Amino acid sequence: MTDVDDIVVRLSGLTRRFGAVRAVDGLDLTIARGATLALLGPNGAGKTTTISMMLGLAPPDTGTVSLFGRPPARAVRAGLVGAMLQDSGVVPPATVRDVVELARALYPRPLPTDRILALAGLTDRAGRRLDRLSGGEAQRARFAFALAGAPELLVLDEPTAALDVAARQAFWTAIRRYVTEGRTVVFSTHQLHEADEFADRVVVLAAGRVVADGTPAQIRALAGGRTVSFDLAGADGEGLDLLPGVRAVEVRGDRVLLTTDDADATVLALAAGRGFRNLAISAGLDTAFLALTSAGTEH
Ligand SMILES: Nc1ncnc2c1ncn2[C@@H]1O[C@H](COP(=O)(O)OP(=O)(O)OP(=O)(O)O)[C@@H](O)[C@H]1O
Repeated sequence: MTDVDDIVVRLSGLTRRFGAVRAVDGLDLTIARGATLALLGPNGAGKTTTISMMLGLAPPDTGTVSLFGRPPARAVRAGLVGAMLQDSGVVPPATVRDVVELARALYPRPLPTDRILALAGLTDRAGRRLDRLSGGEAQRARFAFALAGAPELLVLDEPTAALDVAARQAFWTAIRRYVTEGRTVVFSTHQLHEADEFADRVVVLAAGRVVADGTPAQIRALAGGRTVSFDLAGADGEGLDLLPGVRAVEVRGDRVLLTTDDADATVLALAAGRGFRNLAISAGLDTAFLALTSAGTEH
């Protein structure tokens, strides 16, 4: 069991509405020290709203947030938290070094400027103006500002959304340079493969709720399974959960949806045992991921 002192983030019963939209809907989440956690979900799932509340930038309607056992604003002021939010588009006409120094002045125990530049992979770009950086460099500059206070927790909202493959790799290399033992990272993404590659825990959000929470392998197994669907056409629906490969059974009216790890075995057993009509097998990570997240939208 995780020691209480090892809990870096604790979100309890968090909700946030915008008019009729439940952006975050009763979210409970604890994150242990040292985790690299992906908040994975499609557009509008509530990732940014969750991160804003986590950082104390927006108040929840109900529920509580604690970072390092204290209110988020206090943890941020103490330099325990570094954040990269989605690009505001505002770029001051100053050099990378100028802005890193400005950011350092905000914290009680900042990292040395040269160390920040080295960690972000920007030593040879220190004198360059921010508006003259490539997209990947600009993102690493934003990472450098997030490092200024020597944070124990990094919170990154879709940090690689605008980056090409090479820039994304360079970005994650910079993150890994900083995240040695004991430091914690929370990042949001709508890309399953990014969560799979960089996180050790993946929390899948849909319509403001957690619909899955596990290791990348567990999430991949969930999302990577095939769905076999068919009409019962009056046949008996008993025992479908016992068919080979089947992990979950869902019945929608006369239509049955089986989530299976082995579609071939499931279909063969199905065909041997009972009647059905309109059989369909949906494959592919993206389709299954969509099914996983869209299930959470049925309030
Ligand atoms: N300030 C706001 N006013 C009204 N509705 C909002 C506001 N902020 C968010 N929402 C709504 O809340 C829901 C969750 O939005 P949020 O930005 O948290 O999702 P997200 O998962 O971060 O999406 P994306 O991947 O597109 O950034 C959406 O339906 C969004 O339209």
